[in-house]
Amino acid sequence: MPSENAPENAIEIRDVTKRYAGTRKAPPKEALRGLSFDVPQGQVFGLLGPNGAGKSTLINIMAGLVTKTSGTISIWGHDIDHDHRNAKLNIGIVPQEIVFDPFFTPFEVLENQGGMYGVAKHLRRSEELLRAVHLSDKRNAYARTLSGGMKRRLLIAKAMVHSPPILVLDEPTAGVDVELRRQLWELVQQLNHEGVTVVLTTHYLEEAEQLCDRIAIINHGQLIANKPTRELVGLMGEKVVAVTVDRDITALPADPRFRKCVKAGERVIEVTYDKAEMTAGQVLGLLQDQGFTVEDVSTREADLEDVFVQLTSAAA
Ligand SMILES: Nc1ncnc2c1ncn2[C@@H]1O[C@H](COP(=O)(O)OP(=O)(O)OP(=O)(O)O)[C@@H](O)[C@H]1O
Repeated sequence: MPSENAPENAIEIRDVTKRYAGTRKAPPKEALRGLSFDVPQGQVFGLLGPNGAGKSTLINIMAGLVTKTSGTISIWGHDIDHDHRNAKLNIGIVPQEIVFDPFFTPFEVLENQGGMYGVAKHLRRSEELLRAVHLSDKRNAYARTLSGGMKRRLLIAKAMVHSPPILVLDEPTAGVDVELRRQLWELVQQLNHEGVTVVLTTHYLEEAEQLCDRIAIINHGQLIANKPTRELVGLMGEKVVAVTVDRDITALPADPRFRKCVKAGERVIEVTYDKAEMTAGQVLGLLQDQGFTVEDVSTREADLEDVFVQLTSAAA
């Protein structure tokens, strides 16, 4: 857990590039193109981006599984190249893929990992960690008999055996049902309340919006946003109005002030507009002027998904 002399930034990433060498079948790939950002200490930090944006590459570099081409990364004040040991001791990484020896029990998995990190037997926290991830009753079950969700929780415990102040989770809730996702969120929040800085990648924007204090968005190996979540969501001051009309839609209404106008159902038109430029009433007025009879209306603030789509499509 974090000590009194915690650095201001848990992680500092500077000008990091990664070029995967080409093969006979595939050309070389610039997976990261000069990435720089900080992960402030004590936060839950979301790393988002479309498939192939470079998130796993970055995490794998931090985990020591992939070698970066250039740039520097400092973990809890320790450069991963020059002070590899201390950098490694200060981070716990939960990989995307579930890999365990199927014949070890959860207790043994944690004990073995503790041994690998040189944690003295009397300082090991295996029982405490099993309790924290609600797996005490599976203490002696073979890992292969655990459900997918239990395995994910065990992976989190495994990443915490050496009590690192930073926990990185690569897609922790991919393919996990809603109930279990909530449980994992609670676990992440609990660890964060205990002082652990959490970095997570996710495809669930709702998850990022709920959990993360700050969000960085990567696209094509470059940073395209890095802001407090609330600021990011409110970034464009956009609002969305969904209008149900009285007949099937053959042509969409148009106005230069509409940020976006799409067909969201047989008879539903969704218009995104900037609150500073117009009101929902004006949107409805314009629709009526263009021959649509409005039957029902609902409005919502733009959410992270709208922001994400806008940013990543603008940078495409
Ligand atoms: N070992 C590799 N060799 C060559 N190219 C790779 C390798 N690993 C990843 N890439 C490429 O680098 C780019 C970034 O991949 P990466 O897995 O980091 O993306 P990601 O953001 O984690 O995506 P996802 O959300 O799908 O996991 C992709 O174009 C990918 O095809």
